[in-house]
Amino acid sequence: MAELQRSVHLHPSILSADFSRLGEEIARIPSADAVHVDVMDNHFVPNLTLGLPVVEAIRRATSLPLDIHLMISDADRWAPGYAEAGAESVTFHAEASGAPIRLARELRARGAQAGMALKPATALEPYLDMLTELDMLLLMTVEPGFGGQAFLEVVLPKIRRARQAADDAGVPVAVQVDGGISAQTITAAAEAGADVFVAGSAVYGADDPDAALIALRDQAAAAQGSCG
Ligand SMILES: O=C(CO)[C@H](O)[C@H](O)COP(=O)(O)O
Ligand SMILES: [Fe+2]
Repeated sequence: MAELQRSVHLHPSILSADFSRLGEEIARIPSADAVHVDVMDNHFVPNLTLGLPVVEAIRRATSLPLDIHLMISDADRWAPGYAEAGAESVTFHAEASGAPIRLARELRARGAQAGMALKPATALEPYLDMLTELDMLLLMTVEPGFGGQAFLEVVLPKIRRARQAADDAGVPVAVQVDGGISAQTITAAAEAGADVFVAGSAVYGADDPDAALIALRDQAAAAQGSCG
């Protein structure tokens, strides 16, 4: 099958931004394709960040699309509220949903793109027959919970299998990677077939976050072009 022409999207994670001035921090990344917001509940993951009221405030503070990554238990109960808050995409963890197909349909019905995330050790294959229900599949490249961790190369074959399965089935699902994405790792992730890249410390740790995200996106696009 001919290689599909794909675009590259770079979503900076505000997990590495200064939470005391989030509006200003988001204003430093005007070239971002979306703002990645990590919601953690200190239950699904051993860390606590922010919830719906802060997402609603971020929605008012920027016109950039919001990409919500829910690392929370009982996603079936809580995820729809983030779609109602005006997020462009809401991604729940498969490990935290009792009814992922129903939840994905509910997110779409509420006007958001439906995303589903898998931890590094969660198998892809049981979920391949629901790719048509998803706008985005997030393959975690670190254990969820913290920024600044090292990229797990062991996830690369899963990225390849996801991209292959989506292309073979003709399903236009985006494959997002999140965790440890940097100038050292983004080429491998792009060559494996990822097309949406989350980067926290590699963007907000730079002197010029907007220049950093543009450079990462260019690097991913070059890698994608070279393996087409
Ligand atoms: O979901 C996440 C952690 O669970 C974050 O989005 C991710 O870690 C981004 O940070 P970095 O690019 O520094 O790894
Ligand atoms: Fe994330």
